[in-house]
Amino acid sequence: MNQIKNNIPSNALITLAGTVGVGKSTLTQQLANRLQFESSFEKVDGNPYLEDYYNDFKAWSFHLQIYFLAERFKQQKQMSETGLGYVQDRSIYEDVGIFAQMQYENGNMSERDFNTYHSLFEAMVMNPYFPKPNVLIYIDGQFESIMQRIHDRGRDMEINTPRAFWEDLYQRYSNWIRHFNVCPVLHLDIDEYDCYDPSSLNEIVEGVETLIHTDQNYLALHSSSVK
Ligand SMILES: Nc1ncnc2c1ncn2[C@@H]1O[C@H](COP(=O)(O)OP(=O)(O)O)[C@@H](O)[C@H]1O
Ligand SMILES: Nc1ncnc2c1ncn2[C@H]1C[C@H](O)[C@@H](COP(=O)(O)O)O1
Repeated sequence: MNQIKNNIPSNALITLAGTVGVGKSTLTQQLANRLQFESSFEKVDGNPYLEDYYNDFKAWSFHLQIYFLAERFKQQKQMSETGLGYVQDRSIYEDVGIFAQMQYENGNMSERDFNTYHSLFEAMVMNPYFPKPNVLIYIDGQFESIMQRIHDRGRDMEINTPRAFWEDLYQRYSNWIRHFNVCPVLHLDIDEYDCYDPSSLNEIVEGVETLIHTDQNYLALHSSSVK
């Protein structure tokens, strides 16, 4: 029997999902501190394709997806091997279900490349040996608040990307989460919590506990974010 911390198993995997700029990395850090878990971040600095990708989606979409798949797979393997509890910044499921799909549908990834990527993803991830998160925390918010955060954070490649891209991404996230069924989902709204406030963090922890210890598959912390 695993040791329990905050009534959350000490080897639990809690994964954060949500569109770019919504606050995943920030909440990952706060939640990991609160639970005394390890944190696992998506690295932007040092990504060899990301800047080229934002300059030319058609040329680099396939390369970038292969890179992210390899990185997240290695990250997942490393987390499983430690046997520790982790809070993870972004799920592997968003890569295929949102980003790759979007670039394929927008004509920036050929059918041949998308099929190759998709079958690699299925073989690596959609099997019983690949560990699923205990809970996926989905962070949601008003589109304009998220755009503001992207601007405030100040990554040029994102700021210089047309607004239509972010609208498309935002819409795809809303659709994707409605069909996500890999693990239980805790739905948060950025206008309703403050991850620097201990009582907000306590509510989030309680939500995670509820999903782990009951057979509920979905919980919205605030009525405004009910699906
Ligand atoms: N709870 C919050 N309140 C105010 N600003 C926030 C909050 N969470 C994140 N931010 C800010 O929003 C921006 C994007 O946050 P970040 O965690 O990097 O998002 P993501 O990892 O989802 O891309 C950053 O500038 C961050 O400081
Ligand atoms: N799978 C992906 N395809 C394209 N772009 C991606 C993918 N995963 C992450 N990204 C981009 C989006 C952002 O510009 C950075 C970091 O994401 P963030 O949501 O800010 O953590 O990587």
